[in-house]
Amino acid sequence: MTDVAVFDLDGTLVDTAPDLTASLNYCLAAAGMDAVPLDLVRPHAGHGARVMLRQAYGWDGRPLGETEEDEQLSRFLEHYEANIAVQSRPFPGALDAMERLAAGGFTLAVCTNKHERLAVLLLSELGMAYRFAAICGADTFARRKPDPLHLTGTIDRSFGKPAGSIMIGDTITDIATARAAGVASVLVDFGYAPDPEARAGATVVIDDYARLDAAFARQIVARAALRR
Ligand SMILES: O=C(O)COP(=O)(O)O
Ligand SMILES: [Mg+2]
Repeated sequence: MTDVAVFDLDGTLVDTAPDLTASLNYCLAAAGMDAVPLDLVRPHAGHGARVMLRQAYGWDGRPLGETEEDEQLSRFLEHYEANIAVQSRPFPGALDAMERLAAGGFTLAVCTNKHERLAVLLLSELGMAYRFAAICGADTFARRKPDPLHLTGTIDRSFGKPAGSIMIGDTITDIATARAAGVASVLVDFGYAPDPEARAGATVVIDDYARLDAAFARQIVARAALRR
């Protein structure tokens, strides 16, 4: 049994917002709508394509019926799959932090609400997939984050145990999942939605990856155990 450092993907490990915004704008153009800027989309980038589409139609004051939503969602996913790693890059220091955690005995895994196939594709195109014992997406198990099953299932597939593991994420979804699973959590402040609830719920909040190594991760695990 090993300790697992489980990373969320969008907004935590990889800055995917530019490619997600490009796919959103491709869909808006198809509907004759104006493009939306990256800064506006960024806080919503971690909530999936459907939420981003609804948000963009809302900004335009344009109703989005069920049929159009489904059509736009297919258009989005098709475009995104073909352009998944054009601008997406790991956040600064993420790769080094992964190496430090692995060198200190942590197994690495990904627990994301992206479709598993897209998560594997993105990480493969970035040359990162081989580092992870498990890459588990929204459709890998019967339920997804914030259900703790998604995280405990990811840890299981990595041959790990929740007690010594950590979840690193950028939204309340990640932090709530970790809490429900009894797993220590790290909120990355540079992600897409580091709201007050996520800050308050996380075991620790970090501004960048510079400090994250196995020794610090073990302190975080100890701190989470004291809080319970
Ligand atoms: O695509 C989503 O819904 C969010 O993805 P994440 O869980 O990797 O942040
Ligand atoms: Mg995220």
